[in-house]
Amino acid sequence: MQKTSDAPALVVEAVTKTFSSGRSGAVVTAVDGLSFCAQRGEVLALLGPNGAGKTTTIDMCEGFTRPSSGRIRVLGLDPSTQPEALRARIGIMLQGGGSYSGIRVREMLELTARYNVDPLDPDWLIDLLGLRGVERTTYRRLSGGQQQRLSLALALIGRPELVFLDEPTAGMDAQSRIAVWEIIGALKRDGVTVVLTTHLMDEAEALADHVVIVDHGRVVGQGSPAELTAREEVPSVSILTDRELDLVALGRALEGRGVDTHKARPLRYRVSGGADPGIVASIAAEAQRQGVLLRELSVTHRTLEDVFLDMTGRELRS
Ligand SMILES: Nc1ncnc2c1ncn2[C@@H]1O[C@H](COP(=O)(O)OP(=O)(O)OP(=O)(O)O)[C@@H](O)[C@H]1O
Repeated sequence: MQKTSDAPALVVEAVTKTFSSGRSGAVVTAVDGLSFCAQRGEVLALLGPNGAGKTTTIDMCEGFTRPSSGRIRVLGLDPSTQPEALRARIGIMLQGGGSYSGIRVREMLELTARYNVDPLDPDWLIDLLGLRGVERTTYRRLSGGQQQRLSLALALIGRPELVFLDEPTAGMDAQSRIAVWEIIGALKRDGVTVVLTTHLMDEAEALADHVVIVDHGRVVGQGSPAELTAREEVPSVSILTDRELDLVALGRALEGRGVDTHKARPLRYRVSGGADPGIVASIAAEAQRQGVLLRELSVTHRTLEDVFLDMTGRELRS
């Protein structure tokens, strides 16, 4: 028999969730046969474009929404039928903050501590999350980033075995982001399982042991960041410039070499289909001709963002 501790911390198996939407009653399939696992003590990042089904999936794992079909187990428990037993063992960082608007930071932490058997010290959390200067401030007067940090403190106060973090650093300044990344690293070292959603590819690349890319409610790719970014058959060149590059002219300069040029995002371009010294020299020469400085040039190093855009497309989602 398998020991409980060897079982994955989170199992999502063939899960589907449909909503009937608006007055027309049209059926929206938010999650469409999703399957993935998070092992104990690992950081799992759920990535996907807007509307891909990430929040719906997390809501079902937390027991706030029931799946239409399929099976979810969190720490061996069914979130739909055992939500109280589960919530005693997990931490939830809610996107909206999860606090009463008139309550002060310290009061909210002390109140939450009282609901836990062996809570962390609110004072320690106030320092850890840089909330000392606002401990007497009411929730509604906090900045968005401070609300996020309080929300993370509330998720951690009960010493959870697993934490769900829905876009944990959304709206945070660079200092707060680094602090949160360090906290996530410390949780992992303590053996806590972390399941997070994010739109920040560098966040997923820096933190996650396992990445699950979701689109239209389905898994379109998964693996470690290293596995996902290593899967490239044809070499390519990625460049970062100090100003806009004329891509049509670059395309002309590379004509006959069997490569495609495209803009990955502002000032970041990609020449795919081949990479040899001649192609690199032509790119540099064309940039020089246009008076454009190449700030970075790398060969065949796909980032998680490249993988994500290849798997989910470049069109804007409604
Ligand atoms: N309660 C609901 N009623 C109807 N449709 C819903 C409901 N909740 C979510 N949806 C729809 O399900 C789909 C998935 O939404 P979800 O919020 O899970 O996506 P997401 O990946 O978290 O997106 P984002 O990155 O924008 O937060 C969307 O089309 C959304 O409009």
